[in-house]
Amino acid sequence: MEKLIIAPSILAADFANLAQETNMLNESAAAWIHIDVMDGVFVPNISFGFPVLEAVRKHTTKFLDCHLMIEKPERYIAQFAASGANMITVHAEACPHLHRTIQQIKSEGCLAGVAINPGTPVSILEDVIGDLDLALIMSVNPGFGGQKFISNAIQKTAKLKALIDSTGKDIYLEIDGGVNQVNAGALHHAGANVLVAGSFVFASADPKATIQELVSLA
Ligand SMILES: O=C(CO)[C@H](O)[C@H](O)COP(=O)(O)O
Ligand SMILES: [Fe+2]
Repeated sequence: MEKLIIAPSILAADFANLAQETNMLNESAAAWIHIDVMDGVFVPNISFGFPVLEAVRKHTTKFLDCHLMIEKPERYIAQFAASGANMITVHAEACPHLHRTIQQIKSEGCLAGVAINPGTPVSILEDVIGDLDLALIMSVNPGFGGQKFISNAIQKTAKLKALIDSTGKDIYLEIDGGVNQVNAGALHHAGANVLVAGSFVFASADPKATIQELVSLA
């Protein structure tokens, strides 16, 4: 089966020990690090912004996968790119001009992703899929780590995989929210090749071993 990328979310890390947490990820089997930015408007929570992204960038050469849960993200794309993002993923629900925002991300030299909430159908991506480097299905309502996985995400993953295959292009299919050892295999089987894991990794006794366990599912 296709290679599986694990993207631990630093939302679940100890922010007072971010350098150690990042070094742990550097030594782990995680190819990507997931950065959750929340604005308190698009989602009912505020996480962190540019200074934390810059701080993580200083301590790692890993691929930084930035998930922007913010309204009108086009206002800040250039600054996220300058702060060290490799992938910038915006929400379809937060972008009045989604196609333009995707082009803007690419023009800043980053890979471009679009995320959809649990209540948003995969079909919303039909007219932009060919322009994307990544499509992300939220398997929790965005805003908080540590929530319960919404199992309908598995059917949505299969639908998105078919949509991606119809383009003939290599587009990452990422799942975010409540991912653990119970659902990761089914998600990968349905077509996901990037899995975000926050609390499952950071709350475990041995995060590096937990990351390795998830990578080994492929
Ligand atoms: O985007 C997110 C929340 O909006 C996080 O990436 C996600 O929740 C990861 O955390 P966990 O694995 O604990 O669910
Ligand atoms: Fe996320």
